[in-house]
Amino acid sequence: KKWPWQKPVITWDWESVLRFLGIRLGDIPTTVVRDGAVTVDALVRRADAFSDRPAGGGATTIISGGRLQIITTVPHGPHWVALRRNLTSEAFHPVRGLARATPHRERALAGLVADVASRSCSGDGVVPVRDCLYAALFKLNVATCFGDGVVDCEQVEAMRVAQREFLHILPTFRVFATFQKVAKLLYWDRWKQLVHSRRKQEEMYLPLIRARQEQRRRTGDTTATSYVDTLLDLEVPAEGDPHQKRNLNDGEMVGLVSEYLGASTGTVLALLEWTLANLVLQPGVQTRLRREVEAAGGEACAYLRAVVMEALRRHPPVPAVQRHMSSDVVVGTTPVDRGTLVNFSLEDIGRDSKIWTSPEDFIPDRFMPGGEGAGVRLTVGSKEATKVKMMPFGAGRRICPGMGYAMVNLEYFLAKLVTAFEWHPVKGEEEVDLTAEHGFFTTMLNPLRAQVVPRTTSLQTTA
Ligand code: HEM
Repeated sequence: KKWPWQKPVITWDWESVLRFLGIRLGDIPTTVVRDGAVTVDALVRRADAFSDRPAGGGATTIISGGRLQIITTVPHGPHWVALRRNLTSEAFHPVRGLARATPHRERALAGLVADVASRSCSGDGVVPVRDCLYAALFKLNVATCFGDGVVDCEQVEAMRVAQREFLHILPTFRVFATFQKVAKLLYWDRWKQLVHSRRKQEEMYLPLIRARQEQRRRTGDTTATSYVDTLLDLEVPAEGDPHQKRNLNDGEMVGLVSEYLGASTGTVLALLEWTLANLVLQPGVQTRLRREVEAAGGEACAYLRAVVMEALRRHPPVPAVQRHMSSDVVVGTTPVDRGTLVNFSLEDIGRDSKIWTSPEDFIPDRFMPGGEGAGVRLTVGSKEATKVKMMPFGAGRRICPGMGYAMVNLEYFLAKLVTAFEWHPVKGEEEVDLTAEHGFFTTMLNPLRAQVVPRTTSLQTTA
């Protein structure tokens, strides 16, 4: 530990030098909106003006200098429609797509239960919850992404490491969205690491994509059963002539695969960890959830949905959504100039004390019949601006396309984890710390560790 007088008064990195000289690189004029009704008015009712994110948000776009786009970064238009429709109506089709994920989810869950059970029975029985969840979710998402029979365990592990490394470096360049040439010079080492990480992803993903292509050609079965299959079949408008179509190139495929694995793993992982942390802190909620899930016997369980909704309200993994203004607009009563960034704070909307009683507390009951959150929906229509109470998946045209897939995974994982195990605080350690870390996603600053006790009857049922 360093005492205050041992710490340097000024750290002379490039950024502070420039700030000292009055040059503020990453600062784009930003308006922050915290009100739900104003957010819906903008994102849903006036979607034409509020459908573009700021340039340079994703690695694919940053590294390619804007040549290659993924769903998150592509401006609203025919290219975005093609990429997004492919995800929502093919890979995540509410019936076909989600049903295809079922066997993968069951395998990932069985692996997770075995992993937690073995860790809880060895040594001090303390389980590093995030590590276990991450491994299982990543495995599930790799399976739905590449399909059966092309990826082995070692490759999954290598991808997991590369993906983590990548997300670690990326934020530096997102901050400097409009000054990336300068950011490259200032942070040359990190820039080299980012490019190196992308190369590693290309070396890993491209052979697997080719293997999948070859497998489909060999068997003659061209039915799309994975995200990569849908990407191989996809046609997007050609540049310069939107009436012509072309297939995706290698760089786009790698970017879309990386986006899929990053978005589908990080968000659900963060939310499950937050939920389990609250269940450790509130054994009464945990026991009630377990009893209700068991009583439901695999059917829909209202209290399970209430716990997930409360976690989404209290701990949204994506705390804010951003839009870039290509014309002058008025947001609420505030005039906003062209070129400005508008930040809609989903976190503040879900914790608005005018809407929610004790908004900082974790109270799933508020989503049960008669509660203030009963009947709250996750999608918002244009006529519902005044009724909006939370929007953890965003709103409008760019609302999260993974919502259905995420909700199914959240409920299945949680139901299994509370029926297979009891989750307790670690003996002799301080209380679970709910301090948040605002990185790529909002996660627990101190990863959850729990004393886990297997419930034998439930584990026997799994076997
Ligand atoms: C608990 C889980 C999740 C949460 C809370 C979440 C939240 C969000 C939010 C807030 C946005 C921005 C929406 C907006 O700008 O209005 C977003 C966009 C997006 N999400 Fe999710 N997400 C989750 C899971 C997923 C999953 C499983 C995927 C699967 C690949 C995914 C893929 C995406 C993509 C591709 C976009 C960009 C959409 C576009 O620009 O059209 N997300 N998500």
